[in-house]
Amino acid sequence: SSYSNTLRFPLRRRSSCRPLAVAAFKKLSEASPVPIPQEPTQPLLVDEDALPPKAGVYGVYDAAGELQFVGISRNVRASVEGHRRKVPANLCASVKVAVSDEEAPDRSALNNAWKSWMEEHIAATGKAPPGNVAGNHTWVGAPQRPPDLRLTPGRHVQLTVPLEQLIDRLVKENRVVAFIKGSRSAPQCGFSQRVVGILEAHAADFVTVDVLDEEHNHGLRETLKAYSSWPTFPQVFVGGELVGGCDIISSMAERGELAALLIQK
Ligand SMILES: N[C@@H](CCC(=O)N[C@@H](CS)C(=O)NCC(=O)O)C(=O)O
Ligand code: FES
Repeated sequence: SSYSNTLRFPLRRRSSCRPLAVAAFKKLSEASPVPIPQEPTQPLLVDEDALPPKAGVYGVYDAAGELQFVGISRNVRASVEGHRRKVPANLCASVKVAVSDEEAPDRSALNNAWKSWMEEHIAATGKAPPGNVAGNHTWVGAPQRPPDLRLTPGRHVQLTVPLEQLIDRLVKENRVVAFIKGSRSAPQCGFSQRVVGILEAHAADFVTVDVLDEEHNHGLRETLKAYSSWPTFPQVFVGGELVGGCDIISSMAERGELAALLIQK
């Protein structure tokens, strides 16, 4: 559907042979709102019947009664407690919940409940709750990015193997490696920034190595050029092989070839 790209939880296509999980959850419109006490440092004075420590789907409403976020959780009560501590109090005024009758519903039952609440809300208002839109980190923290890899612990450590061998190991042990100028979170050059952006947009599992980090990757900038026979950065390796730099990665992304390459095992 057209809105799936903008949501934090992509709506997955169900394979036609698997039966629909039986909906054991109330609809959004059938659940009644439970007020959330506004003082986040105080204990949550809502009884467990209204807000159970059970698996389910929940929707948090702001003080104006607008649905802000729909989430699923193994413990709805604990999740609401967490939001109440982290999110501004006016965004967290009441909550609707639907828990499962089952002790431990499977993930797909929870996902289906989430999807049905989202669809119900979108059908009624024409838009997703703001907290469920990609890039909004009010309700769900920013995804944790793996740190930039380093070839050595620092310049004080004498290398016992040649740098080429460290490069070789690194590109063989990590399926997708981008050698860039700067760090993943702060690339120091537009070409590197572009490649990081493209890989992230593909939700690729990749690591980065900063060729400008003279403390931890001393000599990498020149040694890598010889190793790969490629004179510039960024350099993206997949499965131990150089795929290319910014131009190549960009045109592969435009032609849809990059997605295919990245998902291969
Ligand atoms: N056309 C190149 C653009 C990258 C580029 O020109 N990189 C330069 C400037 S960042 C570079 O790495 N020069 C060699 C060096 O700085 O050691 C690509 O597709 O990746
Ligand atoms: S650092 Fe100047 S173009 Fe990349």
